[in-house]
Amino acid sequence: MSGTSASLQPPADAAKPVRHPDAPAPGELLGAHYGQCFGCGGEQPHGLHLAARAGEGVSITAEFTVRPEHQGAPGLAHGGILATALDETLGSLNWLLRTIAVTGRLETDFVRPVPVGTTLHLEAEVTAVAGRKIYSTATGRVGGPDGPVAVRADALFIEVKVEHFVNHGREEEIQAAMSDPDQLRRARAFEVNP
Ligand SMILES: CCCCCCCC/C=C\CCCCCCCC(=O)SCCNC(=O)CCNC(=O)[C@H](O)C(C)(C)COP(=O)(O)OP(=O)(O)OC[C@H]1O[C@@H](n2cnc3c(N)ncnc32)[C@H](O)[C@@H]1OP(=O)(O)O
Repeated sequence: MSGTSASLQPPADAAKPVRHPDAPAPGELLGAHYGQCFGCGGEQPHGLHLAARAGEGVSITAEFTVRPEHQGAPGLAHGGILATALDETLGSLNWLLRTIAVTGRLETDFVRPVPVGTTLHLEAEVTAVAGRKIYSTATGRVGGPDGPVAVRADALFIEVKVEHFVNHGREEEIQAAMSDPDQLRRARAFEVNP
């Protein structure tokens, strides 16, 4: 079962997603959107260090290797960690649309257990856009990019302005992010070129 809730079904007048002309080329690594991000940040020691690459159209591939600190049951990945990997991969898609968006809804199927040491091969694509609502879907496979599906998810992301982070984030991290030239450039780019 996947994508069962009505709010994950795009409305009849939803549009096909449009890849932004300045989106990274297929095969290009996206890099982290924030160094301290638990999903993708390189400066986050406990994080997933998920590495995402642009695919064709509005699609992404990503890899994440389960480490001992990601366990739930002995020797197995925690389900919340696997949901995080899916969430991060799905969130990366919005970079190809040049849209800032946050997860509104994430529906996850856990199909088979994922042992520590396993590399999860993720792929995700945007399926439809309706106003601020971005509909997307993802799978995570084990044993290789064509291996069996271990997890999958359907999601609804909601477009937000950069003020979402400025208004809601804790002051010290916002200040630090704003004084990081690369982060600021990115935030500015979003504001002038939405
Ligand atoms: C200077 C600083 C620099 C900063 C630079 C930043 C760049 C960063 C770049 C990229 C960051 C991405 C980070 C990736 C991390 C991975 C992704 C995550 O984990 S994100 C974290 C988890 N998610 C949240 O924390 C959302 C918390 N929720 C909210 O803030 C609000 O609820 C929000 C924004 C989602 C919606 O609130 P509303 O007031 O704006 O809009 P309303 O009217 O409620 O919803 C709009 C439409 O969406 C539907 N909707 C909203 N939530 C829904 C839901 N949960 N299920 C179904 N539909 C929902 C509504 O029914 C409505 O639909 P109708 O237009 O009426 O058709």
